[in-house]
Amino acid sequence: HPSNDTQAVKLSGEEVTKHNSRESCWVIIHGRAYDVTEFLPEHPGGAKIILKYAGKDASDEYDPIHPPDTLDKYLDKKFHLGEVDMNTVEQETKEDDPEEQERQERIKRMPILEQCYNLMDFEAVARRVMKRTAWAYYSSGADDEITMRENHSAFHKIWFRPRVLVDVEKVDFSTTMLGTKVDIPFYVTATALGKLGNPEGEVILTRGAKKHNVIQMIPTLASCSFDELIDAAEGNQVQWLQLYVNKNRDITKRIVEHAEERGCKGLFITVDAPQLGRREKDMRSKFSDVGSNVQSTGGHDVDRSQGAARAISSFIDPSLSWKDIPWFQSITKMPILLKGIQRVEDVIRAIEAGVQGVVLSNHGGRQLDFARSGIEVLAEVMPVLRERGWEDKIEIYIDGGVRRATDIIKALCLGARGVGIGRPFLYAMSAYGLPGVDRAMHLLKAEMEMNMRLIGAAKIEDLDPSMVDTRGITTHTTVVPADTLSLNVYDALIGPKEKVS
Ligand SMILES: Cc1cc2c(cc1C)[n+](S(=O)(=O)[O-])c1c(=O)[nH]c(=O)nc-1n2C[C@H](O)[C@H](O)[C@H](O)COP(=O)(O)O
Repeated sequence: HPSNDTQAVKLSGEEVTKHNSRESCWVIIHGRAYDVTEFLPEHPGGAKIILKYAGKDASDEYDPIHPPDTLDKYLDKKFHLGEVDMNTVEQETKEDDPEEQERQERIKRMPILEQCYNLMDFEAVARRVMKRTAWAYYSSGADDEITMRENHSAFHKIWFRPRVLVDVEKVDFSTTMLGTKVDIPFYVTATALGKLGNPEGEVILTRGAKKHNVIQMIPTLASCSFDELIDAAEGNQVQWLQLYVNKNRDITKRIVEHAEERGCKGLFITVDAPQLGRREKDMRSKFSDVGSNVQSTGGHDVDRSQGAARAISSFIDPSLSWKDIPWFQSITKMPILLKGIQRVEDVIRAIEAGVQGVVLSNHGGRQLDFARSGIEVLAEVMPVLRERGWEDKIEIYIDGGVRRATDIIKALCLGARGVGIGRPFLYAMSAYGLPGVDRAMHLLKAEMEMNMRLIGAAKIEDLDPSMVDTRGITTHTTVVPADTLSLNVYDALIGPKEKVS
């Protein structure tokens, strides 16, 4: 191959298109050609998704899934073929794709940002304007999505017992999280593949977090590289790392040590995903895309997760267990928190293991369906810790379904330090970019100020369990979810035009 430094003439598109088979497979990423023939069998996402782009420009498909440094890190330099003359490359124009044309029409008609008055408005707009695969990945929950819905509806089972005649002229809802002062008790939680929703990816969340002085939890599976997100932080902006533990502990050690060197102030080990959940909306949307060929790897033992996530998560170590905690404590000085704890017995084990905190979470309903909401687990945990005098031993966070400042206030009344918020910021970023994330955070601050006044609390310390009535929290009247896959998805598959006899 012409090695790129001696490359006199750029490769032509015609030359690249000749290498469009399993026997010889070249792809173009950002104007440079790569020979991935030998890599095909090693690709975690399977060979077919690459072969779909053999001899072509694969940049659009590649970007959301792979951080920019992936090829430099994992493809031997001898397969880097050098620059391509992109004027000679036939680009597949999206314009003639009817679905894309319809989407562009919806984008033209979308509401202006000022018409978004709460976090759910961003979801409504994102659903209409996002690419189908991106919406499917972000919005899907596991199996029948009962837990995903429960996460938000659980907050509707908690009612306030407000105090009145409290001087609330001045309201201060700032707090500290792992020693960092933040404006409001929420952080931007880790959600993978930010570039599915917005070509800039998670750096938008970094900038929004800076603007509102809240913390961003950097996902292991971000589209942006870890260093891009650290470099995008400004001044003394604080970021945490969310870690999926790799079967190869040397890789994990390197990631953790690098995060500490770059100034991360917390290590959140995700413990609820020894295997990624089965997110059927996401899987269906990939069946129209080659990425889902991964499911059809072998007969009936269809792969238990969808195209993109399965491709990016095959490294996760299902053998991770409590015995590994001392090892993590030996390789880093960062506070260690366990993200995805779902019962009080495991909170007690976490305290006994000497970690600095937990996130009571079910991964946004994307893992075990029928897992309880973070807020319900919090209502179980705090009374038990108080009995032992352990309520201040560690910092306790929850996430899942937080959409209103009243949800944040309920969690703090019960004893949480703060909450993580995921999808709303993804939707705001996907629909409106940084202005969307900025407005979403601004709306939460405005709601927080009003609701602190109305509940009779001038500062966070005034929030206590006597201000909420949680007697209804354990009732799980589960109606068949309105948005059941059978109703909505099969109709979509049959399509409105076809007459169903
Ligand atoms: C919405 C979403 C959530 C993901 C997420 C991706 C998306 C699109 N991903 S996932 O691809 O593997 O499932 C991650 C992840 O990388 N790591 C993680 O710890 N949690 C992941 N989560 C869970 C997230 O950190 C919160 O637990 C969850 O989003 C909170 O619920 P809400 O979205 O309702 O706020």
